[in-house]
Amino acid sequence: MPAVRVEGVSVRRGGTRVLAAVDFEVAAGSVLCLTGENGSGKTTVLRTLTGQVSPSSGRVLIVGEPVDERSPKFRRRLAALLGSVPFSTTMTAREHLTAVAASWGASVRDANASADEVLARLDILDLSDRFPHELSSGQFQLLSLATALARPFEVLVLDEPEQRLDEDRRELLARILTEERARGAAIVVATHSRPLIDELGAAELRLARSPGARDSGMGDTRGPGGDDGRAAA
Ligand SMILES: Nc1ncnc2c1ncn2[C@@H]1O[C@H](COP(=O)(O)OP(=O)(O)OP(=O)(O)O)[C@@H](O)[C@H]1O
Repeated sequence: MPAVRVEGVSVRRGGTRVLAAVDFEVAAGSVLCLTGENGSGKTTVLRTLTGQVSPSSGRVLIVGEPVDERSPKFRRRLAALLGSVPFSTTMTAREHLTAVAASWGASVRDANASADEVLARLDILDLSDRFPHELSSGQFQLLSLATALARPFEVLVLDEPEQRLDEDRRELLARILTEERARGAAIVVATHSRPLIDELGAAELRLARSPGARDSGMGDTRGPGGDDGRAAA
């Protein structure tokens, strides 16, 4: 059973089709990169995985079960970095990550250790005691990524995780995602970064912008194996 299965998923918003039907699967221990021009629907696809957007047609299965963002079982399986993280201005970087780990059941001691581990992994341990507003934009992005990595998941969903990162940090991100893939995670990444895709050696599904008028078929969506809009990773 694939960790992520997307079957004929299309989305309409405000009477307009913003995503043409798309199909793909992501197995445990693999990465799929969604690419395509601005507005082609990458974030929309990711939101159907998290439950923030309901498909107008088709269905999404996460580890064989429908998306249910209210279900603790579903939420434990899927971590996402989609949009901005609502950080507190009165909690440090370490305190945020400790709170995330504790909210998933870690003891205070384990949550503290987990926070330091993820800070070190992202090479921002020296920033542990900073408030979020005391970080540079790239450092803030690393802390945002840390909130997703500090909690359990089988499926990791990331929207343009490379944004604001310099080349060294992007390579670090690729190494971390490669480690998570080796651990067995299924990872879906929307990205504009060709270097990141290459560093991950990931399968790619390129979405084509979907004028609302086109209501059938796969449009110009291409998978790594061809032009039929299907992909597997
Ligand atoms: N809340 C909304 N209401 C109506 N249309 C929306 C809404 N959110 C997004 N869209 C439209 O859906 C389409 C796909 O947007 P989406 O954010 O998924 O694209 P994207 O591929 O992630 O783009 P980018 O590369 O710019 O991040 C766009 O045409 C966008 O204008």
